[in-house]
Amino acid sequence: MKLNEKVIIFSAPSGAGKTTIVRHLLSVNNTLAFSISACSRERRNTEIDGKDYYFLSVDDFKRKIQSKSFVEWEEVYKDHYYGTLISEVHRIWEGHKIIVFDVDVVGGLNLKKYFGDKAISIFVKAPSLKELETRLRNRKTETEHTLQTRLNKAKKEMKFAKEFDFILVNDYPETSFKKAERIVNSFLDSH
Ligand SMILES: Nc1nc2c(ncn2[C@@H]2O[C@H](COP(=O)(O)OP(=O)(O)O)[C@@H](O)[C@H]2O)c(=O)[nH]1
Ligand SMILES: Nc1ncnc2c1ncn2[C@@H]1O[C@H](COP(=O)(O)OP(=O)(O)O)[C@@H](O)[C@H]1O
Repeated sequence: MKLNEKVIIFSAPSGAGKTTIVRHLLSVNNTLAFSISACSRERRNTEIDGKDYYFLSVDDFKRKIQSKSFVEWEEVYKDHYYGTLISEVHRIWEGHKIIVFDVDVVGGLNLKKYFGDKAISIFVKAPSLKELETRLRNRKTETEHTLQTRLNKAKKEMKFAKEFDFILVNDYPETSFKKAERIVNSFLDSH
C-alpha cells in the first residue's frame, strides 16, 4: 500500500463520544471521509450496512482474516470482530479524501504504528467514568451485561490515553466540536 495521504485516528472507550465528534467533523469538512469498518456484531436499528459498518458473519470475517484483507482487526468483544479493510483505505484514497478512523484504543494504536507520521491520533475522554456510564445508559444500545463489559474495558483503555497525540476531554458537545476542529485543521494545514 502506498502511504501517500494523511489519516486521522479517533479512539476512545465506548460511550465517550467519538462517533458524535467524528460525525460532526464529517458534516463540516468535505475533504474528510469516514473509514467504514467491517464488523461481526448485530446491526443496531439505527445503523445502515455499508454506511456505519460492513456487517459480516463471524465466518466471513474469519475468511477475510485468512486472506489478509485487513490493515488491522481485533476481536473487541467475544465473537464481535472489528477491522479496517485494506480495500476501504484504497476506496477513500482513490476518492482523494483524508481518512477518519473511529476505532477502539488498541486499534487506534495499531493504526498509528501502521501509518506513522501520516497520522494524527486523538483520544476522546469522557469527563469521568460515572459520566461515561450515564452516556452509555442513555444511548440505550447496551444490556446490563454488555454495559459492564464496556465499562471494564474502558478502565483498561484509559491507561493508554497518553500514547495518543492529543487527549480531547468531551465535556460539552459544542466545545468538543470546536476543539476537534482546531486539532484537525492545524494538522491539515501542516506539511
Ligand atoms: N480495532 C478496531 N476497532 C474498531 C473498528 N471499528 C470499530 N471499532 C471499535 O469497536 C468497539 C465497539 O464498537 P461498537 O459496537 O460500534 O460500539 P460503540 O463504540 O460503543 O458504538 C468500539 O470501541 C469501536 O471504536 C475497527 O475497524 N478496528
Ligand atoms: N458531550 C456530550 N455530552 C453528553 N452526551 C454526549 C456527549 N457526546 C456524546 N454524547 C452521547 O453519549 C453517547 C455515546 O456517544 P457516542 O458518540 O456513541 O460514543 P462512542 O462512539 O465513543 O461509543 C451517545 O448517546 C451520544 O449522543
